[in-house]
Amino acid sequence: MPFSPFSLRLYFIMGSQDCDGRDPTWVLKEAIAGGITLFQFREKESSLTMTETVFLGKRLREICQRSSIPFIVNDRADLAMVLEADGVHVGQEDLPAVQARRLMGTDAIIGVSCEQPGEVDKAIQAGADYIGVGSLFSTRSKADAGKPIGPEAIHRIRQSHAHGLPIVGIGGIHSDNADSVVSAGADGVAVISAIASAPSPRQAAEDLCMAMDQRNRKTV
Ligand SMILES: Cc1ncc(COP(=O)(O)OP(=O)(O)O)c(N)n1
Ligand SMILES: Cc1ncsc1CCOP(=O)(O)O
Ligand SMILES: [Mg+2]
Repeated sequence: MPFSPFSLRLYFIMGSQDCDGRDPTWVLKEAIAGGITLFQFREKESSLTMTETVFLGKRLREICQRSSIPFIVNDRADLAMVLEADGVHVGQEDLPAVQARRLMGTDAIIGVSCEQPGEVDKAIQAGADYIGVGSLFSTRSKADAGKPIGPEAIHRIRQSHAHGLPIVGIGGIHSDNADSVVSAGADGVAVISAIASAPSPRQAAEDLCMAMDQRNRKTV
């Protein structure tokens, strides 16, 4: 599946634990109808067995494939390979990005979480396709997210790195603050609860798209 910085525009991350008891396949279909551009399967601290995780992952993978939305797996390159995912996203405590690249091959999309400029250098050397920077605002979706670093962190990384590696902001983002993340230099926003917990995931995705479009209109 082709990847470009535009793929990061509205990056939806979800696992069964994020859907408030609703069917994750329904939530994903709604989010796609609302305009998401990338999906990450993040089954974390969930009650699913590995067999159930693979079963759900396959269904979500098929839905993405039908809509030409790249499908990324969080943390686990083994699961990504089983699901024939387009890529994997790894954090600083996960499988090193360089190993993820070796396992998944040259065509895979490799994303790396970074907070510090030094981590960005390492991600570039490892051949990352994009970096996720956060948590920008306070979040309930990740217990170990730490103190919010604010959208200024994206600005700092952009200033110190002229390479233009695509950046997505993450953590506590919704339609009221998505604008500040893109203004700080991010290519897009990554969200869990803003879409997965919304009464209408489709409307929530549309609102996020519109919030970022309005910003584009202002700067043209
Ligand atoms: C796009 C994106 N950015 C950051 C993260 C966080 O990754 P990590 O720090 O490894 O934390 P977990 O998601 O594994 O809890 C992400 N998943 N996606
Ligand atoms: C996975 C992750 N990494 C940093 S913050 C976060 C959680 C983002 O979830 P939400 O969009 O609900 O704040
Ligand atoms: Mg991780």
